[in-house]
Amino acid sequence: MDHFNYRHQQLFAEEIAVTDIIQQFGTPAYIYSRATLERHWHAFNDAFGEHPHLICFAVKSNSNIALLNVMARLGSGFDIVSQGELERVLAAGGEASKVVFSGVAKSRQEITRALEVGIRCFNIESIPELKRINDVAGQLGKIAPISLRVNPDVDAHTHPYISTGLKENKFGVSVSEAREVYRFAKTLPNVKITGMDCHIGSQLTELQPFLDATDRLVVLMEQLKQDGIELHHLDLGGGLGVTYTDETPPHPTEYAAALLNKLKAYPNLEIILEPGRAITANAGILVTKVEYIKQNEDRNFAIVDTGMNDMIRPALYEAYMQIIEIDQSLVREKAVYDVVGPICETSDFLGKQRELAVAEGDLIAVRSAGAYGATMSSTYNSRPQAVEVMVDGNQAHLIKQRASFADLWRLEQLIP
Ligand SMILES: Cc1ncc(COP(=O)(O)O)c(C=O)c1O
Ligand SMILES: N[C@@H](CCCC[NH3+])C(=O)O
Repeated sequence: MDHFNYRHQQLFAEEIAVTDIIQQFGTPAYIYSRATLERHWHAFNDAFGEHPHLICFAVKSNSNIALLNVMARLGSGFDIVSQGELERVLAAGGEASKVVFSGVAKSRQEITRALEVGIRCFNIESIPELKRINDVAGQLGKIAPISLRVNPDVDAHTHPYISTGLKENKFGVSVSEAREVYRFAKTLPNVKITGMDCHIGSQLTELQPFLDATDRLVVLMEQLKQDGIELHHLDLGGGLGVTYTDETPPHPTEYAAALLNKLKAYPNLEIILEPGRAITANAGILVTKVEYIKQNEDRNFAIVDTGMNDMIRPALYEAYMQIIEIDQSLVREKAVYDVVGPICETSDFLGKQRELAVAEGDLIAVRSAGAYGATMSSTYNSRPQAVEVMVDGNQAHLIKQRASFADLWRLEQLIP
């Protein structure tokens, strides 16, 4: 359930007709619903009740500062993977003490900044990174809180490009080596072991892989106890899937209940989750205008004013995303279309073989576009990115302007 529904055949975002929003801001446009974002965040947060927990929203799924600010006002934590994301969180009013820092390539500069502002924890992805963090912390006279990202080698049953918890993936330290790495970390003077972390993949539609991973981490936690290492938190990453078409992912409540059940013996162990997609995907749509209807010998094309530049998921993962009409009262003949963008690439499509009732000039929307849409967009073919609009009840706020053409080359310069 989201807040994008039809009223009298017109698509609404909360209390406003999408057509009216587009009249004001133009296309292409991302439109987000604040109410949906808040409901999704609460679904995670409330599911853990009194058990100590922290929901760290995965900034990579949508990093617009207005959206981060909505999360911050709820009291959310944040999962970041770069200094850029850290600076966004701070600019949006997020608390550094609720930030966990993941990612395999943390630079000295990034580590320094994170230590200076006092983040909650570094999710360590390798031994060289552990040594570097110890070193930088020593130079700054600080103690770095750390957690080891353990790769539990479980199959997440998701697209291979977004699966991260298998032996062959670049992320984390394998579960068989993790105990040794913890023992080593314990000998380092400038780090403090606070937790254990894992993230096995994205768009998971079953609980079992999460539970298998948890089992493996619990075994490891028990071994660490024998080594005198007691953990304060367990971070299970993000990854809970959403419904793009007919997927039936577990609800956060089911996920939390299954985790709490597994972790009954650890009433004081703080549980951290890093959900991204589950909070943002269905809180956003991407609205685009049909520029042309084109008929080739064996195909109809609806050519629209955005494509892989604003929404790369279909091109990159062959992801299926629903495409819907904005105004269903218009009298149009139904036909089957490949919905394609303006970009000069064969993979530039938003959907293939979709039945739609559209004509030139009509508006259509890609649903479930709030996650990994705007954040993965580019200005390829020198097309300014979609504007972003946050709807809050009957108010529509512009939260990202459209760049001017001069903005496109603002950081470039001619040679003498
Ligand atoms: C370390 C980490 N945490 C959290 C996430 C968020 O994942 P999702 O959007 O699937 O919840 C990701 C991305 O997959 C990630 O790499
Ligand atoms: N970008 C991916 C998810 C990858 C998550 C990054 N860890 C997607 O659109 O599905």
